[in-house]
Amino acid sequence: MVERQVDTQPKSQQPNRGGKARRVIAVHSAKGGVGKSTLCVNLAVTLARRGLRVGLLDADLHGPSATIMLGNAEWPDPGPDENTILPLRAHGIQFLSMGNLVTGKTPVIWRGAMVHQMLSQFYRNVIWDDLDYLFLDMPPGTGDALLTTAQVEPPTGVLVVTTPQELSLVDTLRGMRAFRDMNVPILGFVENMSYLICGSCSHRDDLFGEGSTEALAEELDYPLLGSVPIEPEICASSDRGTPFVIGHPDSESSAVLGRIAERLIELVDERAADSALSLEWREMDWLERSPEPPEDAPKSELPLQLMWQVSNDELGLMWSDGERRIIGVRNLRLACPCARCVDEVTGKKLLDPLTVPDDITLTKVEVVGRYGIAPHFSDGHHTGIFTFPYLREI
Ligand SMILES: Nc1ncnc2c1ncn2[C@@H]1O[C@H](COP(=O)(O)OP(=O)(O)OP(=O)(O)O)[C@@H](O)[C@H]1O
Repeated sequence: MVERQVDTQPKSQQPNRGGKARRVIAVHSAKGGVGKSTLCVNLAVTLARRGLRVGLLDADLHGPSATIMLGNAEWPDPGPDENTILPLRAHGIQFLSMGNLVTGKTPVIWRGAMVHQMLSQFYRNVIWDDLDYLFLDMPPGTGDALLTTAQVEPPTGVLVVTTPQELSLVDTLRGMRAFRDMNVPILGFVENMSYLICGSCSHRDDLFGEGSTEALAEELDYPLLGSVPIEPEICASSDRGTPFVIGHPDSESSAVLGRIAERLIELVDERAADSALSLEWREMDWLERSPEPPEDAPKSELPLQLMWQVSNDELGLMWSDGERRIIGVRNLRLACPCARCVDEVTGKKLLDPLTVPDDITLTKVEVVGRYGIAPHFSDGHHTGIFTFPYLREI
């Protein structure tokens, strides 16, 4: 067994979202114009209407559309710390889009390095107000934005949007392969612009043929969450800045979107449950100590296989390669990588060690997505997300 005490210096800057999202859902298609943004907005608003705290980050820097679809073109306010920014609010969700940061209708030309830098800042510096779900409206293609997302804000899973045309399916496969190569799980498909319902006789017209996405989903063994019809009012609502599900809550298409939203959170919660390592801290006798992990503790499929409470002020970690570490809680607190504790630009430590009590403990440790943990410390601090690579590094 390898047992090490952790030192206190974070060695790299780590992502921070202020308040964190428990589940991050990327909505993607390699092909443009298939309705990613439309679905993202309507699914996010549908979940918010059911009482969930939902955020939407428009990761499409070249063609941001959330600003128009949500009808809020305000400039965002700065956040509490330098370089941070507060999300805007519209129709019950929090959101931010490049469309709120650039003026005029001219598209901005972003080179690869700029996309990485800008998107990383979006992911790190938006101070969300304690989200349950964060939707990422991904740009089309398989370029820099995907890689940056997988590195900086790894999604719990990806919802793949397609249309029934064959061309779209070929692109779909390309996009899925890119996410798979980056170890981001695919949640399933939604087929958009699937069919047309005649306004007068309610006849269903499968304009592009029937069942192609269903067949693909079956072949690849991913669920098809639903098929959304071509609905002129979906388009008109987006242009007006009022999401379709708000303007037409009782329509059949809103019901379809509602069922997709339900299935989506089931799937994403299942994914997150795979990583159900979260630990409630209990009060132990100060002499009590369990240096070995409990035999009956559930193990995850993640790089961090299990966490356990060693003592009142020590956390045990076991990695999938068998390495174990015991980290002092105070050392963990001092290594917090959040924007309040580390200057994100210079990497300089902002946390004064003298302000951290010697007898600090934890109240709980949550797993975030499939990539990190968020410890809740007894001094009330809980905004740091320790990614697995960072945890191993400190
Ligand atoms: N089910 C639908 N019925 C009718 N119109 C739709 C539907 N879904 C999307 N649209 C319309 O299709 C157009 C493209 O949709 P959207 O912008 O959501 O696609 P996208 O995949 O996000 O595009 P991009 O690749 O440019 O980001 C928009 O005008 C939108 O209103």
